[in-house]
Amino acid sequence: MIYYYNRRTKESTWDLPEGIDPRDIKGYANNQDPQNIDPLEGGDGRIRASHLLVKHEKSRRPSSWKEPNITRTKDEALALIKSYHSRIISGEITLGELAVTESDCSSAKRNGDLSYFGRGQMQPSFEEAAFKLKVGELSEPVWSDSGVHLILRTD
Ligand SMILES: N=C(N)NCCC[C@H](NC(=O)[C@@H]1CCC/C1=C/[C@H](COP(=O)(O)O)NC=O)C(N)=O
Repeated sequence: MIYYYNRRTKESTWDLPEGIDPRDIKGYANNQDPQNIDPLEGGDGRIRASHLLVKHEKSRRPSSWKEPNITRTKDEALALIKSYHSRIISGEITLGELAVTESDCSSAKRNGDLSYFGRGQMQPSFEEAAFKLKVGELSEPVWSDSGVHLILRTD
């Protein structure tokens, strides 16, 4: 028997809750107990996030709309991203506002918005960090092959 527990509402049930597709529930096919449905992923397993990316000389593509040939070192990229992190958590500026001028990703044009994505779409380190965030939460600096990111989960 499969037992469902909704971490947000603290409800438990033996029946598949309304609107949840069994395929989205990890372990469903293997009949493992207990099944935790993470309602925060809206049931369809996708989340929405924005990010600010600072690339460096060893990025998988050391070029961006901002800078055709990116030569900063990883340490310099980290120092930059940490300064951005401080400014955002102090309330001086939002990630979206800062991404417009500072992000080395083309999503800068959309305030860093990556729209909705599911597992398997982003690089593993980015996906792992993003799916751990609660809605509205800002990540610490996250490394991927692209560079170093700040991630804000928005849905
Ligand atoms: N589904 C959406 N919205 N787009 C496809 C994303 C593809 C995905 N991209 C990433 O994982 C990097 C890290 C997180 C965001 C992201 C953006 C990269 C960063 O820049 P780049 O290293 O490519 O030059 N630019 C676009 O892809 C991937 N599997 O490579």
